[in-house]
Amino acid sequence: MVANKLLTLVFVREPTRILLGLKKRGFGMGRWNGFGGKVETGETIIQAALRELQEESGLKAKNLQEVGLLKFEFVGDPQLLEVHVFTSSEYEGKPTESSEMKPQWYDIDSIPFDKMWPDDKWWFPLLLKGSKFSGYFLFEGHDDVLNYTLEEVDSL
Ligand SMILES: Nc1nc(SCCc2ccccc2)c2[nH]cnc2n1
Repeated sequence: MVANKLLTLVFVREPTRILLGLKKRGFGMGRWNGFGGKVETGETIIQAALRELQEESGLKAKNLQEVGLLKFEFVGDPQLLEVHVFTSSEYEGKPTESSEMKPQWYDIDSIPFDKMWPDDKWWFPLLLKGSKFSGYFLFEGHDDVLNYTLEEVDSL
């Protein structure tokens, strides 16, 4: 039984816009996403979320809230990804390009779903309306979702 790979994903949100980053290399390269990455040994998920956001965007979140839990399985890969999704509406700093990510603000009503992971179109509306959500997505490759479950939850 291989433990799930713990990952974080942070979205910085203002009333009419959300900060996305273009992944410049590695997993998910070429797609717009939140900021995140691995939870290292010895750090909590929250600490990892704050660290990755700072490393990848230059922003220091002041009010991180956990809003979602997403599990991703890829056909043929025994390692499940367990992604803890956070939002923050108060932050310090200015969005700054890093080696990993090129940050850009997007209006809430023009999210570039065609240039994001295919599952995002299902759970992003829940994130935007302030719901808490839990989902599972089975991928074949990185472009095809074979099936999924997604529910709004009262607590994570
Ligand atoms: N939106 C979204 N994100 C991810 S991975 C996010 C976590 C991560 C992993 C590696 C580097 C940085 C961030 C996804 N995987 C499958 N569908 C997906 N959708």
